[in-house]
Amino acid sequence: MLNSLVTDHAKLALTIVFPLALILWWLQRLNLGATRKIPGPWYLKFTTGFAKYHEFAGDKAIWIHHLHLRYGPVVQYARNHVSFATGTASKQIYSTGNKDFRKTELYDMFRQGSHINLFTALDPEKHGEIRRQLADRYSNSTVLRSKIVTAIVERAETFTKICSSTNSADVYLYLHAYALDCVTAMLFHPYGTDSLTGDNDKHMHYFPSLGPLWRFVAPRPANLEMGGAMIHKYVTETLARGGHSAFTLAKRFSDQGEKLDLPLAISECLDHIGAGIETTGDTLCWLLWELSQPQHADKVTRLHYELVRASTEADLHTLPYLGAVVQEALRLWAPGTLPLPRYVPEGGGCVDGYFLPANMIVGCTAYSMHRLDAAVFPDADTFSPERWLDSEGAADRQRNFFAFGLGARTCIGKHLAMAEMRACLNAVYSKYKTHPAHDMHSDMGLDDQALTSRPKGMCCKLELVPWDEAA
Ligand code: HEM
Repeated sequence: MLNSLVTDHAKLALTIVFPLALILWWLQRLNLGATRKIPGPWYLKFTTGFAKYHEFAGDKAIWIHHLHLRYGPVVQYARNHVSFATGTASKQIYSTGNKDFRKTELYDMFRQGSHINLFTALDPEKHGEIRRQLADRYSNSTVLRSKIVTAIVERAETFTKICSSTNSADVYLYLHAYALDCVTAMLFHPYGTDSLTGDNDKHMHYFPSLGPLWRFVAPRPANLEMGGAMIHKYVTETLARGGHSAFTLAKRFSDQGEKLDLPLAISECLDHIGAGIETTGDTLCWLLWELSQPQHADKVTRLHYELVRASTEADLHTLPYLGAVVQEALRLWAPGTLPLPRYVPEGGGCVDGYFLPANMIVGCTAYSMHRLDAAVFPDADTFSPERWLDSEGAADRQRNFFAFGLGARTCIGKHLAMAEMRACLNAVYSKYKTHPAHDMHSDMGLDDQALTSRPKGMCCKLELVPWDEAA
């Protein structure tokens, strides 16, 4: 009798009490009380499954954007995730001195080795310490030094020469090589890579930016394996050889003498190289593709005449239309299209008037920040550099501009990236017009990666036609 009573109680616990407790624990973890006022479809508040599905499908940025179009600038798109698309929210999340809303562990996947460096440091104090050591190496005044300008201009000329020597040049690949050669020129001057023309370096731009641990989750093609090994060897040997120009990152490391932690320096350089290849390369790729469309002939003509009238290459950063073209490319195709994830601090936090419980993950996406508010960016999907020349609304546009992130963790390479883009446009459009090549069938749609996006087909074939002939 007693035995059957105990068995009955055990059955009751197993069939009702235990599942009920599990459901209550799960409901409590969902923070439904705190998040019920946050706009978004009700079913997304219960699961991360839909977000994961769109991550794997490579269309998460556009999926989140459609949710924004339906629910407004604040949207909960998964159990623990909220996306914001306003200038005020981006300021609250990213610009509070970096102490409150910390990076999430997602950034661990970019670790090169076990070292904590600028990009992967999650602790704000540690990050601040590293950033202070490196910041001047990437300042605008360093990028505008004549040796750097010359190095970038030379590489832009080489890129243009290669592409103009055929009637179908895959600029997607050559732009990655160009971006690699520019970053290494800046990091290791005068020993930058020559992956555009040099046989030894030519696979180096296949750089596996995700750390080795991730090879099991996302197997790498052979050229990534080869590129990764080559670039690792190059960085190790180049750091060790000495004789770098005074303004370089390599010199900053070699000045540490015996205190130098070589593996850490290698991982730092590898991370900067990884951060600088696809980002700049892919933005430029989409831009060159767009400028190759017949409807932009007038814009290309305006750019061409501004470029040929410029007195020196060092003055490129002062040209208003060129600047507007670069800015518009970054608005439409800055590759950091996914929310840059940050934890809500202990005790919870308020963003755009919504209270968010501690440890919820919040973020802004460049994709939606640059498109959602029609008053700030009318005809948001249209390529229109002219919008950046209009003084009316300039402050609002700048407030929503999120291509390089914001605050203490804003992109350290942004001045370099913009100099590369200006030099490339100058080398191409001061002499050539571009058209889609006869055999270009590749998909230029957006394909989301871990944090960035790239053209779906990973190929963009263009023809460069000399300006006079084209006319
Ligand atoms: C169009 C080109 C580029 C874009 C759109 C871009 C975008 C970004 C964004 C959005 C972040 C912030 C990430 C976050 O807060 O989670 C970032 C950080 C970073 N970027 Fe870039 N980037 C570009 C080019 C470069 C280049 C050329 C370098 C080369 C040095 C570089 C190096 C870095 C590094 C090291 C960080 C981490 C900074 C820190 O945490 O303090 N980026 N980038």
